[in-house]
Amino acid sequence: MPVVRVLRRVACWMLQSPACGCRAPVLPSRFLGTSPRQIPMDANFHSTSFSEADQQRVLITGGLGQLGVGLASFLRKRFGKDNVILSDIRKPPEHVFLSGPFIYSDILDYKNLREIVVNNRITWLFHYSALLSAVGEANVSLARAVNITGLHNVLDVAAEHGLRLFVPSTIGAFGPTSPRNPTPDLCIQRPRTIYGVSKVHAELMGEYYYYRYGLDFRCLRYPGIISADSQPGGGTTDYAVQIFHEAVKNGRFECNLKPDTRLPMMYIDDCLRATLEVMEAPAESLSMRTYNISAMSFTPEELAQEVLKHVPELQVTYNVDPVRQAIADSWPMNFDDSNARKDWGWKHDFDLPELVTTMLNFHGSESRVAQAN
Ligand SMILES: NC(=O)c1ccc[n+]([C@@H]2O[C@H](COP(=O)([O-])OP(=O)(O)OC[C@H]3O[C@@H](n4cnc5c(N)ncnc54)[C@H](O)[C@@H]3O)[C@@H](O)[C@H]2O)c1
Ligand SMILES: C[C@@H](O)[C@H](N)C(=O)O
Repeated sequence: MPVVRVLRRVACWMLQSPACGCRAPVLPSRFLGTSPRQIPMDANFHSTSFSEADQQRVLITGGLGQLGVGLASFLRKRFGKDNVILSDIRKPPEHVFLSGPFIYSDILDYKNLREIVVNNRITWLFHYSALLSAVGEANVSLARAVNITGLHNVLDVAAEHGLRLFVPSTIGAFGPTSPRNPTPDLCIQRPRTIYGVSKVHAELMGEYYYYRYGLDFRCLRYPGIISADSQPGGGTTDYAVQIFHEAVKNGRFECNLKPDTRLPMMYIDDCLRATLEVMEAPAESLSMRTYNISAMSFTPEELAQEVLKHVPELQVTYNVDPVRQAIADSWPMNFDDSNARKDWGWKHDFDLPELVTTMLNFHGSESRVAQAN
C-alpha cells in the first residue's frame, strides 16, 4: 500500500515534533531565502558547539523597554553578568550601561544581528523588540517592519545558528471573536490591531520553524505586565502601571479605560520567572510551543479600590481613550493557562493584594502602607 505509506510519512512530518525521530528531512534543502540567508542542505540546527550542560550565552533584543532590563538582571543571576547581553537601538541610561554588557542591535539589520550572534557565541535569544498595541496603531508601517520583518530576521538567525529562541506573545493575539472569559490556548485568533496580527504571525512562524527546521522556539502569551522600576512602552494595559506612579506622586490618577474593563495582568517578577522556566523546561514536557500564562485579572475600578486601601486620599477619574478602549474590549478578560500549569508546572506568586503592596512599597510609600494597616 504505497499510497498509505506516503500519506503516513507526510502526516508524521506535519503532526509530530522534531523530537519524535520519525521526521527525516522530507524536503531536500532548507532555503530560507536568498543569500546571505541560505541554509546549507546539511545544516543540523541542533549541533551547535554548546551542549545543554554548557554555559548559556544570552542575547536580549529590544532590551531597554519595560521588560528587558529586568529580564537581563534576572538572567544575570542565573548565567553570570557577562553572559547576558542587553541590546537595543536606543542609548542606555548610565546605570544600565554599567550593570553589564550592552550592545547596539537593530533587528531590522540582519547582518548586524548575525554578527552579534557569531561574535558573542550566543546560544539563547530573547526577542523583546516590538511596537506595542497603542503605539502600533499610531504607526502601522513601523510596527509592521519591527514586529514582522524584524521577527523574520530573528527567526532566520536563530535557525541558522541553532539558538533556543524565546518570543513573547500577548493577550493581544486574540480578538473580538475569540472566547474572552476564559480564553484558552487554542481558539479562534482574529485580532484587529497590527500588534495582535504580528504576534499571531510570530506564534505561527515560530511553530512552523520548529516543525519544519527543528528550531527550538518557545513562546508565552503574556498578560499586561506591571513593573515598578520601568515605564511601559505604549500599550493598552499601561494604566495599571501608571496608577502607582501617580498615586504616590500627586494623589490623582486619570484612567484612559472604562472602570469595568477587565483584563488579565501579571507582576513582572512572575513574568520573568515564567520566561526562564519555560526556557529551561525539558523539551519533552512541552506539549505546545506557545502557552498562555496568567496570574490575576481585574478592572481599573477593582485596582483603584485596592490602591485606595493604602492611599485613601487617591482621586481616580476616567477619561476614556477610544483607541485603547476598543482594543481592550476585544481582548481576553480571563486567561486559561491550565496547559502551562500542567506541562511545566507554571504557578504565579502575585495576586492583586500582593501586587499593590509591592508596587506601593517600591514607590517609597511604606509609611502610607503602615498607616493604613
Ligand atoms: N509589557 C507588557 O505588558 C507586555 C505584555 C505582553 C507582551 N509583551 C511583549 O514583551 C516584549 C517586551 O515588551 P516591553 O513592554 O518591554 O516593550 P517596550 O515597548 O517597552 O520595549 C520595546 C523595545 O524595542 C525596541 N525596539 C524598537 N525597534 C527596534 C529595532 N528596530 N531593533 C531593536 N529594538 C527595537 C525599543 O527601543 C524598545 O526599547 C514585546 O515583544 C511585547 O510585545 C509585553
Ligand atoms: C498586553 C501587552 O501586549 C501590552 N502591554 C499592550 O498593552 O500592548
